[in-house]
Amino acid sequence: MAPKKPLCLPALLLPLLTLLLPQAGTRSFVVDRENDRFLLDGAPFRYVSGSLHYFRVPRVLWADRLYKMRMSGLNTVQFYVPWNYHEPQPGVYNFNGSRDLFAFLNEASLANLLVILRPGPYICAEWDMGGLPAWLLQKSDIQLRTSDPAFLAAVDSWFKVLLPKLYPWLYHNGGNIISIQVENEYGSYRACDFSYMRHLAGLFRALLGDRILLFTTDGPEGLKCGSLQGLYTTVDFGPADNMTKIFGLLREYEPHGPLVNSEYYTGWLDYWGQNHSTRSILAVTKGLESMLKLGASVNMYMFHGGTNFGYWNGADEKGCFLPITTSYDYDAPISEAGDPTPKLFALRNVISEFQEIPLGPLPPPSPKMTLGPLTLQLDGDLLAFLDFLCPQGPISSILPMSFEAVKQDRGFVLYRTYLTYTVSEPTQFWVPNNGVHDRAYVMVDGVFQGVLERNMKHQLFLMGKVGAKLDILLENMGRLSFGSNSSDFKGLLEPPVLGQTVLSQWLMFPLKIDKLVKRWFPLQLKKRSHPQVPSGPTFYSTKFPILGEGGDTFLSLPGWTKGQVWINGFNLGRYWTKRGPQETLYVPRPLLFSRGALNKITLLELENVPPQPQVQFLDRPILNSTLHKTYIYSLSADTQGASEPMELSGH
Ligand SMILES: CCCC/N=C1\SC[C@@H]2[C@H](O)[C@H](O)[C@@H](O)CN12
Repeated sequence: MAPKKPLCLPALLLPLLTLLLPQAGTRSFVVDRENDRFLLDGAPFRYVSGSLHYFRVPRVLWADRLYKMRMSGLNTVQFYVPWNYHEPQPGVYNFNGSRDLFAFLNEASLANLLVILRPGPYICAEWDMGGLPAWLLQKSDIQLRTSDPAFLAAVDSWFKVLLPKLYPWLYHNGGNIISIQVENEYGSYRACDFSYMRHLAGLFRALLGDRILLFTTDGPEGLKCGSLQGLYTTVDFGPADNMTKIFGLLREYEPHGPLVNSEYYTGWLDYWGQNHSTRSILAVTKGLESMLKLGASVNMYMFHGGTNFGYWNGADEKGCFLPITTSYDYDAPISEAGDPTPKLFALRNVISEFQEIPLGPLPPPSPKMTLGPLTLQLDGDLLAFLDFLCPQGPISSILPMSFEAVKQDRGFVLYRTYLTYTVSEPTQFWVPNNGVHDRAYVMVDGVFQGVLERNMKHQLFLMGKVGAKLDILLENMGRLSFGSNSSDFKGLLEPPVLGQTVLSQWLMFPLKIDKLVKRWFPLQLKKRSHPQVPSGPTFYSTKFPILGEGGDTFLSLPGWTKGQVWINGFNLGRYWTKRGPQETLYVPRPLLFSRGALNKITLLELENVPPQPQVQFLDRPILNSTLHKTYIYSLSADTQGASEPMELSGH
């Protein structure tokens, strides 16, 4: 869908207006180095921009969010393009539905917003593997984000599909894209491979032409390796950073031209097991005002954060492995549910001191709905549905194979072996070299034994008779998205050890859970082999009507431990009530059927089910619950068996 032609006007007016309106040929967005500013169609221009990630918002809500950004006084929207969201397998491309990037560009145009595009190839963004496709790791020695020919070949192939599609959307071609970022904070990556950055710059120029403004973004410590001749240098920093010092550093790379903060942090990300992050309104507004007074162009990261639906969250690693939460609310000016916050109005007031903002009110918060409690029925153990979950049958190997080796990008793989001798006493069971990536739910003959967790929980004690089935459900909790100097392989990366025995002869079952849930889960129950309260990976579900119009709502799972939720077949994301700080999951109203039609909620509880298997829907989010320290294990103490809670450090 190419950009819209100018509005249809009465024939008599058109000749006159065409003299006034810049046509594609005269449209331009350039750096005016003499006056340290941008020029848009020859006139001085400063962008006040906000980040919104289309891949974190249901398509039906894109227009609503973009409209609110425009009404907040922004003139530009900035967003990434996650490579792994659009090329699920090598050479297979998806730009449909919620992946229709061009529909999003059009919505931005309709909202009268210019666009700053950041196609990577790496984007960070707390997104799975920083946007790089997991299938790159099928070449296990690939050197990501370098001039490794294997990596560059995949990058070239992807960009030769994507960039020509973007060409008509460039501002000077009649579209709304005013600038494009090359890579992302490359200076923070250990490789510092200038051949790689030069390759990218050459590819972007070859496919986008020489008029589009190409730029880089780095933190102050990354400018040396992240900037490149021919790419406009910009920085990122938050309200607590020293703006004068950082812009001073930037001037060493861009002595002339507008000052640009490409990521001014309005809030911050959350990790499971770490306290909820916030940034104060006063600090954020003061910092914005200072930058606008300097004439800087600013992009606020995030202006609307949205949600890591499905398995799309990324992760960080600093001693502990830190998966990002399902909510990407980011304490942003527009909340995860799309509501204007006090921070938005405060920022809007600052912007109005410097430039025109659209007249009229911001839309009010969306209607919210409460519902429940709803009691869920037991559908059965995950193991009971193995034939449906892995219809092609298992892959057999002497040693366990990684997710990448069995071509399962995200979600779950079941690993199965059989005891070749009787273990009559509780015996240490562990995986060498921290080889559980990332969480393992261990069962013996279908009976849940407990959990092993990367960097956190390294051993269990098991017993079992000869021939007993040892099942390990392995959960990929999201691939490292920042600071990872190595490839984040997933699965059982080493053969487990029971006592002194290295366990071999493994069956791997890549599980297609989403396909099964979408097909409305076969509800026939398999008789449980163990009468006790269900524990271990178990499916629950129920159906429920919404009598009125309904509204946005927030799913609360009191007493549940950890798992995955689907509503009407849509993968709402991960819950981890027992770890926090997020206790509710945002449920957008458009996911729900109303006026009495039946909705269906399906849970996969991975650990322990509450005595009352109930959930409820609240009219407000809970993202800052007290962390359940007893549930968090320390790395050092655990290898000796005991485990004390520890404070987690993060970004
Ligand atoms: C001091 C940590 C710097 C790491 N950079 C971060 S953390 C939040 C944001 C997003 O990940 C964003 O995608 C990065 O470019 C910059 N950034």
